[in-house]
Amino acid sequence: MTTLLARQAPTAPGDLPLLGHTLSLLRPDRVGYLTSLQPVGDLVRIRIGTHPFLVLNSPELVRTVMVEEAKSFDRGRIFQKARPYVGEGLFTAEGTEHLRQRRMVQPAFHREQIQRSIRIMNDVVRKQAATWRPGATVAMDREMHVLASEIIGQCMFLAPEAREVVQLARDELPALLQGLGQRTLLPDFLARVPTPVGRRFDAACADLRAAAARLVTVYRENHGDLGDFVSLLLGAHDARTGTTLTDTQIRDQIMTLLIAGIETPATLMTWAMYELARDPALRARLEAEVDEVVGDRDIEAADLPALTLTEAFVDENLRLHHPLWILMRRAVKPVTLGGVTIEPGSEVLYSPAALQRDPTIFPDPLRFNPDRWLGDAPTDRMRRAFMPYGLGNRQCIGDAFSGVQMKITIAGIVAARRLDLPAGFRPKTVISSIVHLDRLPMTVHQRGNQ
Ligand code: HEM
Repeated sequence: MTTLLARQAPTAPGDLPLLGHTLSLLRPDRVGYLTSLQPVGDLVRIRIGTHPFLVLNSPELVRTVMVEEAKSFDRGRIFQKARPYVGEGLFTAEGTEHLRQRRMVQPAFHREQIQRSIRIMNDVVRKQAATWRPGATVAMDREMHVLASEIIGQCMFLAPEAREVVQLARDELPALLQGLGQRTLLPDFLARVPTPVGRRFDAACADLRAAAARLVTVYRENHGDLGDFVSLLLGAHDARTGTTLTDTQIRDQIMTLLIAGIETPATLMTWAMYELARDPALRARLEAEVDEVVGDRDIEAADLPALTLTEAFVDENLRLHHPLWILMRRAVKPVTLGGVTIEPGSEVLYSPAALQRDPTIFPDPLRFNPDRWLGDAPTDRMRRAFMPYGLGNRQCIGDAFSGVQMKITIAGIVAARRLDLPAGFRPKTVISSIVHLDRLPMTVHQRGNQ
């Protein structure tokens, strides 16, 4: 279908024949590029190859697309292209099938499940931090991936056979995310060119898919109800449609959870460790808060609301270092956005990372400043523009889980260790499907009595 886009929306500068704005979107600072489109208008036309898109540059328009007009949009091209690789799990499913899956997966993220996970999170963080010997230098980027995967693994996959599947996902994630970015974003003629990245991606996908499928069989054959994520899906029965999930659908949910649930928190926690080390005064304030609220014991659910600076610190990481630089939707019926009517087939994209750096909403946006979230400091517009977990019926299913996980990770590490950056360290970001820190070596100092 020819995609018709709102003619009234201004076109971004730098439109090249055949390539459109692809090169700008592939440059290392693509979040900076998307932020630079904000003064052009709330709705800006760009092209990836010859394919047109509308960039949503205001939180209000994002809300219109994700919430008020959600029924007028489907997932769009990135997710459609991802489906053959990551399957038909929650991330890629559409319409009534998505709602059916969401009803069946949601109980795994209920409040009681998260409360139960708090003890495991404490334990994982304490044990991991204890392996960082004072005086040693550790690769904190790697450590945060280990932490995030252990937390998902121990909270959601209780069968012993699941351990190697979770580790496989963790180790294959760089290849998966790099390949997925290329396959879903590049124009088709470029995405099909055989490259080492493409080959590694195909192999990683095939390995993870096979491992997840084997895990479903192992659960069916060897385990009763373990009360975990896979058991829940095996026993799930949708009261509204009277249906269950097939083994292939459960395999796809496992893949989805492992891909979506490890990398984002691991990336954010790596940034968090960097920001802590960069600002000793902030670190001292966080240490004082954790010492006062928690002291030497484990963090409990009742402590979380009192960790206000820790929460502001997590939020500021989610704002400034949001790993998702691009998300999309596609109109399935005519819809009016900001007074401009767009036709079915029109694709819209927005960048949580760029929106949360809009200088008209977040003063001095590149400055890491948790205080902007404390007390009366946040304005209504800041709160509206802060949408780290998305909005509407596709909002992140792991939002509450992640929020608790990140608070416990930070508070647990702050209580046990003080981490510093090597002299002269300069952070380098890399972009695949997400934005993350290339590497983060840190030196360890004792704190507390662990
Ligand atoms: C801090 C970490 C995280 C961030 C910033 C994050 C962000 C997001 C965002 C923005 C979306 C919406 C995408 C869209 O609208 O197209 C999303 C969806 C999703 N996230 Fe997360 N996420 C995080 C952690 C997690 C975790 C820990 C899990 C699983 C354990 C998870 C699983 C999912 C799934 C399955 C979806 C698709 C939901 C649906 O379409 O119904 N995420 N996430």
